[in-house]
Amino acid sequence: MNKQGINSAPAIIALQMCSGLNPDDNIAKLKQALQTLPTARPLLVCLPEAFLVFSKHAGDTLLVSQRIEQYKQQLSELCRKHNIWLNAGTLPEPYNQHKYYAASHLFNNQGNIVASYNKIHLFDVEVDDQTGSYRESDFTQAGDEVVVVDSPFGKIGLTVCYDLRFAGLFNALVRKGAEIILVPSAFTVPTGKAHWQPLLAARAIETQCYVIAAAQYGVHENGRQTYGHSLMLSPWGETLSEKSTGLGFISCTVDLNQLHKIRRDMPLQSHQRFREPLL
Ligand SMILES: O=C(O)CNC(=O)[C@H](CS)NC(=O)CCC(=O)C(=O)O
Repeated sequence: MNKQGINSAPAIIALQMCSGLNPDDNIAKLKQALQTLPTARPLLVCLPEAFLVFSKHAGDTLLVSQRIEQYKQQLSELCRKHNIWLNAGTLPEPYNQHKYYAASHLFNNQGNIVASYNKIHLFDVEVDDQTGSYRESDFTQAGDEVVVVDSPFGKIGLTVCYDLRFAGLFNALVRKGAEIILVPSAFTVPTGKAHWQPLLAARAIETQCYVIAAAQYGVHENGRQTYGHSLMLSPWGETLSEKSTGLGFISCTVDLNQLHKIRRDMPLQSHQRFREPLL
């Protein structure tokens, strides 16, 4: 590949972050990280769930949702400036006066949003005595649409965090043509230790897709702790890149010829006997 990255293999990077309470601080961290991008193009940058605001109270996130357009504008400008595609983790998109969607947008390198997915499975879970319980559905409206979009990297399927536990969604994404599945996340530490890596590997192996999981890590300003371990897997389930903790990028390149060889040699979709309805 030459210096400008023209004709280079499509590359993907995932930014691991420890987002705080203030959206402007989180955007500043993102801008700083984008100063050190690789030169390869096309380049897709993937951000973790809730990268813009990791709040103490859902009401604060609701307030951010009411001025989300200004942040989408800034992200759009960053895409144009750096000539990148961007999966903006999740952003809170207004639903009504009490709830927002956990929306995963894909921006192209002209700064246009080409696909949007609203998190379908919401984290209403008792984790453990120390971590406590989550009631995401109290403040988040669940989505109801399976989203796959074509891109220079391949066909991209969108999911978010807790969706990872629901193989039916991933199977639906493959049936809609997905080749790369993004899983922006903010896993808890106990559930991450027990389930994160095996779930991601299982989804890559059973969907025969690249699986790209940008994660939140560390102790956040709101007092919560997240598991980190951002991970990229090949359609064969191999780990391509991972980062246990700390701010920074991991990266991989996409080889769709290899993906199609894996699917030709082991045609799981045509062997599939269970075709459940989509929702
Ligand atoms: O709302 C925010 O600020 C950020 N979002 C989250 O932290 C979300 C919803 S509460 N977390 C998860 O889905 C964890 C899933 C998980 O840990 C598991 O499946 O084990």
